[in-house]
Amino acid sequence: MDLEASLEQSVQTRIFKIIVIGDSNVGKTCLTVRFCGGAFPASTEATIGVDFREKAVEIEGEHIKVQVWDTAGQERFRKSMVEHYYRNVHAVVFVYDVTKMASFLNLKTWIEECNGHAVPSLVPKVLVGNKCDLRDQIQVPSSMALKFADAHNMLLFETSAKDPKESQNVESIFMCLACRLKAQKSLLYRDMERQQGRGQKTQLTPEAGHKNPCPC
Ligand SMILES: Nc1nc2c(ncn2[C@@H]2O[C@H](COP(=O)(O)OP(=O)(O)OP(=O)(O)O)[C@@H](O)[C@H]2O)c(=O)[nH]1
Ligand SMILES: [Mg+2]
Repeated sequence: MDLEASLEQSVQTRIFKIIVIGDSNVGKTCLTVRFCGGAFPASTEATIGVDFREKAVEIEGEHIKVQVWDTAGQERFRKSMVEHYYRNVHAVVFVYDVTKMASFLNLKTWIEECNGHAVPSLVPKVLVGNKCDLRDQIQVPSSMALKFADAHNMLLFETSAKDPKESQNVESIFMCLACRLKAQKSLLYRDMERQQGRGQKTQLTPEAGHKNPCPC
């Protein structure tokens, strides 16, 4: 690619900010690491503030940067950051643990927090039930989750960050949102320089022409 084409591409690369929200320990970090090309982490520590991860994807010939904000579930590690999470957010992923009913019941609180930050209704939101590999420990039936998702106008994904066979499904969560966002013409093109959270921890993954696994 010549310099002009490369500059043109970097100026016109749209960045989609997607935040991942939910109780501590539901697997937000593991899901985002999985999406951004990593293996399931052997061990994780509670996220403090936010960790940024990015993945370059191609949708219908357009290069897009999906910037995932892996937020902290523990109140003491998130309270100073909450305003930043919701500022100019493009999409929200609410995560619960299918083996912990409390994490599902708490979704109400997370949705209230999101609404309290004036996130426009146009901003797409999805629900993710994680840890489906723990089949004999499931506390949240799919039917209950589906009803909740329908009531809140969200798509439901039940998946596992751990099970490698589910990695395509994890990818679908974010690609589905990216496809929807791409279709929303109202989003402005953003120069990479202007991206939020500049200078903070970012895990970059190699550029790749990812096939679009969006099930929408
Ligand atoms: N069995 C199973 N365990 C998982 C899965 N995803 C995450 N875990 C485990 O759940 C624990 C918490 O995972 P994290 O990704 O750190 O949770 P988190 O939501 O980021 O937690 P905070 O950063 O505190 O908000 C870890 O021990 C993970 O190994 C999964 O899909 N299946
Ligand atoms: Mg975490």
